[in-house]
Amino acid sequence: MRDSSVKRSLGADLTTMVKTSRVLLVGAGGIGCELLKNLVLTGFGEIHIVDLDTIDLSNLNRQFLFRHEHIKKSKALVAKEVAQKFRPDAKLEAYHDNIMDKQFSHAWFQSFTVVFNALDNLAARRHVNRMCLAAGVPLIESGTTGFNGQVQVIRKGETECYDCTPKEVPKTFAICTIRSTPSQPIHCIVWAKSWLLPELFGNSEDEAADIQNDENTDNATEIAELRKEAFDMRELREALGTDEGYRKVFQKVFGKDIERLRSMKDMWKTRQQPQLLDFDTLDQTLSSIDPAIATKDQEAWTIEENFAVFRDSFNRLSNRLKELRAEPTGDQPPILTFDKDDVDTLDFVAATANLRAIIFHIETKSKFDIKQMAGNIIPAIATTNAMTAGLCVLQSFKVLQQDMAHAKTVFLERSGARAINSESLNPPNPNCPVCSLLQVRVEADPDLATVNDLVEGVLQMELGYGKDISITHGSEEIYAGDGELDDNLEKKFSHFGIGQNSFLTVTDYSEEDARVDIEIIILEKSRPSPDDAMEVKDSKPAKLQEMIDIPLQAEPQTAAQRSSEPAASTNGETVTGKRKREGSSDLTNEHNSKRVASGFVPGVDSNGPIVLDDDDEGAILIDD
Ligand SMILES: Nc1ncnc2c1ncn2[C@@H]1O[C@H](COP(=O)(O)OP(=O)(O)OP(=O)(O)O)[C@@H](O)[C@H]1O
Ligand SMILES: [Zn+2]
Repeated sequence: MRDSSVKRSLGADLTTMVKTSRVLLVGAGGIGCELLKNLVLTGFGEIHIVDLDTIDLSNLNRQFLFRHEHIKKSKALVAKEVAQKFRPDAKLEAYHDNIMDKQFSHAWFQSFTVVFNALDNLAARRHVNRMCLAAGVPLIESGTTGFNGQVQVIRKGETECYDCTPKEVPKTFAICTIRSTPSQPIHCIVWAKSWLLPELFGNSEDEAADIQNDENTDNATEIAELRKEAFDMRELREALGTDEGYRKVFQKVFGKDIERLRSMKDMWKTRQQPQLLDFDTLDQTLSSIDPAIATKDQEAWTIEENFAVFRDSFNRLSNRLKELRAEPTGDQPPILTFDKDDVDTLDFVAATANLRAIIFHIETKSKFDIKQMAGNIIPAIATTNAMTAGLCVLQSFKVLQQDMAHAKTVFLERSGARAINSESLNPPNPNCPVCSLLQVRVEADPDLATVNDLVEGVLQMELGYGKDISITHGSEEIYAGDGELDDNLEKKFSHFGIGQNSFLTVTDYSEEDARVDIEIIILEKSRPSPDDAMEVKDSKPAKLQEMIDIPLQAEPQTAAQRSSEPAASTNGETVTGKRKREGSSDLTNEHNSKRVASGFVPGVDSNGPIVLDDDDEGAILIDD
C-alpha cells in the first residue's frame, strides 16, 4: 500500500531510482532523525548512517527516534534499530563513528549514489564536502538554527561546493577581555565555563605543559604569569574536598587576582575599576540563605545568594571528583567537564560568572539565561528540522534524475513573506580554495612514503613540476622550494599525520612554465606481498593512481603576487601561499592555537568553536 502511494507520487522511473540507490546519512541528530524516517519511508534502497555521539536527555524533545531508555546509547545504532521498524525490509547499516575516521575511505564514499549531511559543525561538514568532491558523489548539505533552515545541493564541477562561499567565522573574544577586562555577562560566563571550571576540575595540568612548550618568546612575561597562575591553581586543586577549599578558591580568583588587576592603573583610566568582595562578610550570610535558591533558575540572585550557590556547587563538584578519584577507571585521571544538563557544573558556572559580573559592575543573569548562553543554545525547533529534512529528500529526487537545472538551494525563513524560498544553484566559484583545484590521486603507504617520494618521484618526475613549489597539509607547509623545509624531505607521511583521505595542496611558484595548483588526495596503498619479488621491485611507496596532464597556468604568478592574495576563507583548513606560513595569524588556525573550551557559530554551526582572539599573537581556540 505504502509502496504504491509512493509510486503514484513519484512515478515509476523515480521510484525505481530511489529503490536502487545507496545513500549515506551523516549525523543522526535533529535533522538526521527526521531525514532517516523520510528516507526509509520513501523507499531508498540502502541507507548507511554514521554518528559519533550517544543519546542525551536533551535530545529527546526533538530527536523523535530516541526514548528515555536509549540515553547513553549510540545515536546511529538506535536510529537504525527504530527506523527499521518502519520498514522491516529496508537495508540499513549504522556506524557509531566519526565520519572523519580513515575507515570511511574515498572508495567507500564512491560507493554511494547520494550523501546527506545532517551535521552540526564546520569541520565535519568540510570533510564530507571534500570527500564527496573527490569521490564525485553528489552531496545534499543541510542545517538549521532556530526557525531558519537551509538545504544546498552540491555536485563537483556543476555547483558551488560547501566552501565556495566564505562561512561565518566563529564568534571571537579577545583573550584579555575574558581574563582581565570583561564588559558583558557573556565574558564572565566564558571565563567561568572555559577557564575556572576546567582549571579546578578539568585537565589544566596538560594546559600548563602547553604553556611551557610555547616558543613565542615575545610573550615571555605573559607566559611567566600564566605559569605562576598554573602553579597557584595546582595548589587550589589540592585544596578541593577540604573544608577550606571554597575559601581558598574565592580568595584567589575573586580576591588576589582582582587585586592584581586593580593595581594595573592604566587599565582603569577609561574603565571602571573592578571592586573587591569581602569573603568573611559573605561567609557570615550563608546561614540566612534559602538552601533551595539554586532551584530558582528564573530569578536574578543577590550577591549573597550567588555566594551560597558558589559554595554549595563547589562542594558538590569537589566531592564528585573525590569519589571519582577514589575509584579510577582507565588510565586518565578523572575530570569533570561542563555540561548544560549537569546541574552541579551549571550551578557553579552561574554563581561564579555572576560573582565576577558583580566585581566588574556588569549585570548578573538568571541561571536559566546562563544555561542558554553557556550551552550556546539557540533553541532547536523540531518543525524546522522536519521541514528541512523533507526539503533534503525533494532535492535528492532532482539529483537522482540528473535534473540539476531544477535542483535548488532552499531557505526556510520566518522573517520574509514566504516561509520557503529557493534560488537556482550557482556554478562553482573559480577561486574556491577547495573545488577549483585540479584533483590528483596518489596511492601511498604513509609509513614508508617520504616527502621526497612525493616531490621528486611524483610531482617532478611524473607531473612535470619544477623545484619552486610548495606543499601544504591543512595549515602546515611541509615542503617549500626555497629549501627552508628541506629537513622534511626524508620524513615519512605518517610524521605529519598524512594518511588515507588526507588532502595536500601543491602550489607552483615557478617564474616560467608554472603549472596550475593541484589538490592531492592520498589513497591507501596495499603493501606488496613479500613473496612476489616483481611486485616488491616495482612498488614505489607513493605513486600516481593514474597519469594526468597538469596544464600550465594561464598567466604565471610570482610568489610575491600570490602571497598578496587575501587569505583563503577556509578557517585555516587550506592555506595556499607562503606568506601565510610566515606571518599570518589566522584566527581559527588550529596550529597557532591552544584549545580551551566551547562555543558556537550562529547560522552555520551550533557547536562550533568560540575563538579567543589573542591580539596579534595567534588565538586561543575554545572547543567542546
Ligand atoms: N564528525 C562527526 N561524525 C559523525 N557524526 C557527527 C560528527 N560531528 C557531528 N556529528 C553528529 O551530527 C549530529 C548533529 O545533530 P544536531 O545538530 O541535532 O546536534 P545534537 O548534538 O544532537 O543536538 P544539540 O547540539 O542541539 O544538543 C549529532 O548527532 C552529532 O553527533
Ligand atoms: Zn568550492
